Amino acid sequence: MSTALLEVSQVRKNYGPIEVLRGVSLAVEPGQVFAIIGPNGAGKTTMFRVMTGEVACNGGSIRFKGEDVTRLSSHERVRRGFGRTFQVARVFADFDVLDNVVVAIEARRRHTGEPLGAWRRCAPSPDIRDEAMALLADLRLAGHAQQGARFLSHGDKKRLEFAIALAGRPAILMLDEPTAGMSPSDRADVAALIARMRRERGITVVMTEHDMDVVFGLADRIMVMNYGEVVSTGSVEAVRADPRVREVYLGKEMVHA
Ligand SMILES: Nc1ncnc2c1ncn2[C@@H]1O[C@H](COP(=O)(O)OP(=O)(O)OP(=O)(O)O)[C@@H](O)[C@H]1O
Repeated sequence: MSTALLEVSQVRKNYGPIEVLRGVSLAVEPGQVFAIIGPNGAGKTTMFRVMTGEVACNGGSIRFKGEDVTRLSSHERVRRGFGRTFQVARVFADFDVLDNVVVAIEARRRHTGEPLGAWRRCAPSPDIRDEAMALLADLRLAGHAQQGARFLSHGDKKRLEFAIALAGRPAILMLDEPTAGMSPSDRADVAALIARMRRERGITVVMTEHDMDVVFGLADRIMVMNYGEVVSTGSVEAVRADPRVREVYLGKEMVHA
């Protein structure tokens, strides 16, 4: 019996005649940070979207907490414990920061049957507000609670997206290039945040990421893809030492990393 939280077996995906995923398998254990890397066009994003349920695969299976979720929509996977962030942070730009998190907490409570409490004079119940403020404080956003989300900096928007995802109390957090388009200091900040979430909340993370410093600093396990296939899966050390990986990245930064 597998102990994996997420188990993907022999996933295939075609776009017309083009085989983008050619039988990709992986297993993510609870508490792990699992990174998917590979050159442009390797199939990372497609693989990621197949796991989150945004793209239907043509073959293979996906099991989450022992249940077959292959045919479930992304919405149904969220209900079962998937959390997600996007390459470009998705927040409710017209809401203030606090309300972004309040809405996410309410959505979770509605699904789980937890009490919602009554809104009082256009304000959420104190209970939900407290939970939202605690999350914002944890993500160093408490000072921005009343600010419109559209006015946040790039790094703070990413933090808010994390807060929204965490409000759902996910069993697994799927991060699509969490440091994409960020300055080096924002990147280091997000990497530190992921490390802390994992340490303090024991959260399981699957991420695609181009920044090798981020990947090598965070991942317990790395899967390297090329042309829709798995080239290598293992620890940071094992993957870095694998000559097949070096070949894939020949002339790229990993050779010198
Ligand atoms: N909707 C689509 N229709 C047709 N082809 C697609 C589609 N999405 C992706 N592809 C192709 O599938 C292949 C894998 O793309 P994918 O975006 O998964 O790679 P990637 O490893 O995430 O690349 P990058 O690092 O550049 O984001 C590419 O050749 C891409 O052109």
